[in-house]
Amino acid sequence: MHLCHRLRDAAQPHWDAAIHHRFVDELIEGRIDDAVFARYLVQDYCFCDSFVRLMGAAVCAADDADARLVHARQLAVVAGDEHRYFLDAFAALGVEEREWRSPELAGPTREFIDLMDEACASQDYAVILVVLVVAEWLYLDWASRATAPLPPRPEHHDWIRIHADAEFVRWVDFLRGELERVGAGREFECLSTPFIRAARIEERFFDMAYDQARD
Ligand SMILES: Cc1ncc(CN)c(N)n1
Repeated sequence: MHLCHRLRDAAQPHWDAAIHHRFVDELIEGRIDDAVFARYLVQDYCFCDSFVRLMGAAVCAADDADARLVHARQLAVVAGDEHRYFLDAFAALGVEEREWRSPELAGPTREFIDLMDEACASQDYAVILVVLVVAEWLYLDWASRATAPLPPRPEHHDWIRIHADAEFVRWVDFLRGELERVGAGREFECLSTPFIRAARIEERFFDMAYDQARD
């Protein structure tokens, strides 16, 4: 079995719990509560700052010049169109700048940032890839559950599309290919430990959206 599939199996039940989360069901059906979605996006905006650093760490740590360019191009997407998505969604949901600029971090956000910071500090390309693979493959998995027609509101359908379009599929394929390549000679446990940790946090990240949602 491929390394990535062995890792995903090791991360059960968290992986499936995340992709079949109530949050995903409600988003795909366009019936997610605005306060729940806003809370999630405010926390995810904080996640994205560290995610950009993690992608930068991949640019530094990649052992191959062509792979480095792929990471750099995707970093530009997250820093560009995806960043714009957040600003537009905050405006649509009526989230004021003071609310999204520096909110109190929820537990799962803090844990994810800590995990990404550790991966950055390791400068270990395989470990950096593990965290990127979970963050992106798991999002591709849940977003691929959506079937046409997507929900009508732009803040809903754009968040699904960003994580399910052909470009994103290619990006996730690339990440998994890289992990297969550089992870092949590594001890399974040194990859599965951060992989499982990340999948567990992803599940809790969706749970968190329902805690103390704005009213
Ligand atoms: C928590 C989380 N995980 C993953 C992704 C997809 N980049 C995200 N936006 N937020």
